[in-house]
Amino acid sequence: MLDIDICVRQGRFQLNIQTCIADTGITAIYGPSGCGKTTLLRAIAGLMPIQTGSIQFRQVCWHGQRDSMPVHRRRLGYVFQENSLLRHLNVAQNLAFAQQRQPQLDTGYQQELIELLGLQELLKRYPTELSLGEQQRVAIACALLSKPQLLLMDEPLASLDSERKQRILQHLKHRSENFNLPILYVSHHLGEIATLADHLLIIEDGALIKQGPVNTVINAMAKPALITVED
Ligand SMILES: Nc1ncnc2c1ncn2[C@@H]1O[C@H](COP(=O)(O)OP(=O)(O)OP(=O)(O)O)[C@@H](O)[C@H]1O
Repeated sequence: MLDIDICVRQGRFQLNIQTCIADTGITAIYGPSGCGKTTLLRAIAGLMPIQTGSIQFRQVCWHGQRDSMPVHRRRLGYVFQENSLLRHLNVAQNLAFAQQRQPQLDTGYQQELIELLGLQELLKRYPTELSLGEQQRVAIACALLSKPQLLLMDEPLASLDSERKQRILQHLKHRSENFNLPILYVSHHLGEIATLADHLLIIEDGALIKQGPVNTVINAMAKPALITVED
């Protein structure tokens, strides 16, 4: 389980989340722009200060009253909307760096990801020479190669064409199911969430308003709209 009980302030915005998230499958995070989705992922990653509260992953304290585990010790992979890569390394070096945590170098998996994500032509380029979509594809490969225990993805496929998107979604689902890899996945697309996710969290104005199995939550969201139409 990922146990979260945090208060995070950012300017005038405040995020208050108390929840328990399954440490299996894919959990989607959905809500209007500015509701705090990125803030939540960054707080879990240890990339922003938490005013009060705690975060525990599989009963290990990541953030408590006295201590906060450094980001690099949290065994997580993340793909944010930007700046997920090391700027001074080219794509091939970013991939190699991401793989360092593994005792055995899995070149077969690296090659599979290079093909899946279409990175062959980009290997010698630096992050500043890549489009946003290309940066995101490289970041997805790095995150998966780092063998994380938890993967945080903030709209990772927003800039990709739909055929590649479908292949990557299938791969993420396969990795999550077969390699005991929980994924927290921020998306603005309910269709994508319905096909991909197992669980769904809905955030509004910095607060969690609904949580549960993806179909239950989506059906509950749809009902008021249906009633309004029928009335
Ligand atoms: N550096 C900052 N200083 C002050 N306020 C900020 C800062 N960054 C973000 N915010 C505010 O924090 C709130 C939450 O932002 P966040 O990026 O988490 O939202 P989001 O749900 O991920 O939005 P989107 O879907 O548009 O990416 C927003 O109201 C935003 O204006």
